[in-house]
Amino acid sequence: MSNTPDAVKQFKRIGVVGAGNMGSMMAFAFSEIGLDVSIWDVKRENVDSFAKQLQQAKGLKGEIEPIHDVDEFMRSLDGQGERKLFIFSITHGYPADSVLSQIKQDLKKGDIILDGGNEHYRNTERRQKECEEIGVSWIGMGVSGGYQSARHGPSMSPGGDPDSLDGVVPLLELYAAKDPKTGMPCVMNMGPRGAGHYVKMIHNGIEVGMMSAICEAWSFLSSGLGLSYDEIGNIFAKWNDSGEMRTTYLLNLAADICRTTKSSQGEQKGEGASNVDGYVLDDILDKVVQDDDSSEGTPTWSIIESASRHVSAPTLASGLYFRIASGNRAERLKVAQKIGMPTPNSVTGIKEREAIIEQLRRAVYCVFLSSFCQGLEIISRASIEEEWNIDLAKCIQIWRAGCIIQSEYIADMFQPLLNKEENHQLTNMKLLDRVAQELQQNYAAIKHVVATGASFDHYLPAISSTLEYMKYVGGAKLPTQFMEAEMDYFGAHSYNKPGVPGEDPGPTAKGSHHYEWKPA
Ligand SMILES: NC(=O)C1=CN([C@@H]2O[C@H](COP(=O)(O)OP(=O)(O)OC[C@H]3O[C@@H](n4cnc5c(N)ncnc54)[C@H](OP(=O)(O)O)[C@@H]3O)[C@@H](O)[C@H]2O)C=CC1
Ligand SMILES: O=C(CO)[C@H](O)[C@H](O)COP(=O)(O)O
Repeated sequence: MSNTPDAVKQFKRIGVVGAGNMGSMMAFAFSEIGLDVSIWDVKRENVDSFAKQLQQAKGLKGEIEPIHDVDEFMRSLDGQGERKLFIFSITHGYPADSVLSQIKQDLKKGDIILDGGNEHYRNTERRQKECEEIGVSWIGMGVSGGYQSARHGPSMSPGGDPDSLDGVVPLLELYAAKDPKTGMPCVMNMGPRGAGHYVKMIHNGIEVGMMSAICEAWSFLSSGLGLSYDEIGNIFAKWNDSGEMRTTYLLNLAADICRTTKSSQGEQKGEGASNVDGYVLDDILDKVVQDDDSSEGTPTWSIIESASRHVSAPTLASGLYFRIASGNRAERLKVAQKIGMPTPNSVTGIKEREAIIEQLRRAVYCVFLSSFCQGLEIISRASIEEEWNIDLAKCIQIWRAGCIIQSEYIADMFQPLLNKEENHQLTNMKLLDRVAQELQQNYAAIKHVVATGASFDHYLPAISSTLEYMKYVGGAKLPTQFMEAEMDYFGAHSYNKPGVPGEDPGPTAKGSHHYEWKPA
């Protein structure tokens, strides 16, 4: 026990609620850092399946006790550390309320609940208030990196009561992924109330923009340029090796996906078993249903937030709407019969294939960079309005390892800039010279990709909306002048005038002029 870190000694045992993909892996990881673990799940089968995995587990330090009964679970945590510590890893929404109501009578002043699910920040704030009344601290904590990181060290964004966070962050630091450059743990106090879950929600919004660009690039390379999956895997690996997209977790994964072939046995559970050569990717249908079945809410909430905080986030929105359209395949196929849209064609007339691949690389980078700009801007606006005081440089720091959107070059660019005092409340990332330069330098490439892709009927939702975004967020004279005129015509909404001091550019406020276009 003498080598046991104080952070572990203080809590001794953790109660994991939820033995699903994430909760199970967390249980093993917490045991590995020396905590005893009680794990309970509402569903008996989940506990049994975890107990089977436990039999095979190696390298554990703390004892792990899978428990079926919630009262027994609560008793197992009594009289252990100075205060009881829980981590919830369950579906967002009602489940956490339901579990809280089942355990509430056994909670004591000082106990801490880390909600590691992808929860809406307003639900988190509501539970924080409810728990405060009994002296219990509810910490809304984003956990990122999927089940592999949950096992070996995720990126975490906890937010809530600062004293409780001071108590628990040292323990989370032992668990968190470590930044390979500095060794710093990818977990930090994000701020009070719902700040932690807010940061995770936006992380997932950025994730969707980035994933959309990668799947659009894959399709362009495959059906547009006729490259094999192995060749595409090599291209993604090369993009991930150096340059603006170096060490991007999602590209690393993309390369792996392109190279994964079926085998006679398949993987451990037999998935991907086939006696005919082929790629696992070809076994996967084009439906992304997380939004339709509400099993995940974070990307949808990100877009709702972008609109209500007045941040233009078309890259994130396009990625989300793309996958929403994909989800209801049955309906989509019916529409396909009626609308008869062309499918992506082979791109012809290209003189140099390498050149278009390089332009595609730059276009994908524009999407990644724009996704980060949009996401950081939403966080920044919310932080100011909610008085969370979120440090954007800390967001970048915790996204350096363990999480899905990790991207070394982008982090290296943003972090020092966001660390500067003058940028602490920056709400527009394109005002950073370096960011503006990078977008500007890659404009010709993304424009070419969109023009070429559109001529050959390729799917480019995130890439094309990013091109438009780049054009209009820095446009000195937008056609919205006409929109403003129409609004004044039908609604007497009034307008500002060009060249008039105090109006041009003036504040973001309604003008005083109205033209009586057509008297009523
Ligand atoms: N998978 C991932 O990559 C990541 C997931 N997350 C988040 O972590 C959480 C867990 O995800 P994951 O492990 O993947 O999901 P799983 O579906 O594997 O696990 C969800 C767990 O929640 C339980 N649950 C559902 N309804 C209730 C209820 N009413 N009362 C109590 N428990 C309930 C489920 O039980 P049952 O089987 O009965 O439904 C299950 O044990 C989610 O909030 C998810 O958004 C966060 C980061 C990454
Ligand atoms: O949180 C995650 C990663 O960061 C989870 O993988 C989550 O399931 C992703 O789903 P969605 O894109 O619907 O949020």
